[in-house]
Amino acid sequence: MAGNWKMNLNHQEAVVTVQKLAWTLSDKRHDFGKVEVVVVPPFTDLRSVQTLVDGDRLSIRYGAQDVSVHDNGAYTGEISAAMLSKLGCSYVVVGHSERRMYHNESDELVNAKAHKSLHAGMTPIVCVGEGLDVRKAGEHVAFTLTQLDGSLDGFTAEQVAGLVVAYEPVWAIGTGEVATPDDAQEVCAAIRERVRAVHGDGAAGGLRILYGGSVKAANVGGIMEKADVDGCLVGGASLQVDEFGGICRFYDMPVL
Ligand SMILES: O=C[C@H](O)COP(=O)(O)O
Repeated sequence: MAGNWKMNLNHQEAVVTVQKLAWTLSDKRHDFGKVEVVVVPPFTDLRSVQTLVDGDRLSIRYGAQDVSVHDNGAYTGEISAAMLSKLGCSYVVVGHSERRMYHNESDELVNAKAHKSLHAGMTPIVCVGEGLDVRKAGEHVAFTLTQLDGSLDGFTAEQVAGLVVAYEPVWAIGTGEVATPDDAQEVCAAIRERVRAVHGDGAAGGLRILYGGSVKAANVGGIMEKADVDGCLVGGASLQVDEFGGICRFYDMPVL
């Protein structure tokens, strides 16, 4: 379960939030071996989160929301994979729809960022998903698989087995519109089948597929029931510790 904070919470708020989250998940009911919990704060929070997680030996992992395709040099404002790795990031979100939309990120660029992340020892969370117009035209599976193919280009089967793909229908992000569990399953299953066709059973079985888009504690139970949904990429609800704690404990939530 990954909480993408987007451009919210400063470094002091980040520390308080992660402390509260760790406390919320600290009783025997939560097994970090079964449910991996990840927070994805803004870059400016990462050092503080690292210090807290390391100092208190928390089981929570953390990642970054983006990465540069460049290794170093005159790229004002960019952050390299090596810098994120040094900060102890386990994950890097690449190709989030907000990056694709507001920064014109192409599948080719997303693919390059995914390779940089993996090369630096971090797991990319590769985001794909269609907008409302594509969904209305019934092209959502084909559109998403095209993004997937472009974004995963050049990875070996062994590498794909260790990746994370997040399916986020853009029309369900931050809108309160949740794809139904069956909607999520349809595309997540198609993603796994495409990976199986290209890379084989090992890659398809190892790949973790997240659903993202207005996930809350109240609807996570039904989404997580689906065979090809392995977890969720949570935006707004990850800013509220009680909500995100509930999402991380989806096994206790009603299946709606
Ligand atoms: O990265 C997270 C997704 O964009 C979902 O955001 P949301 O849960 O606020 O809809």
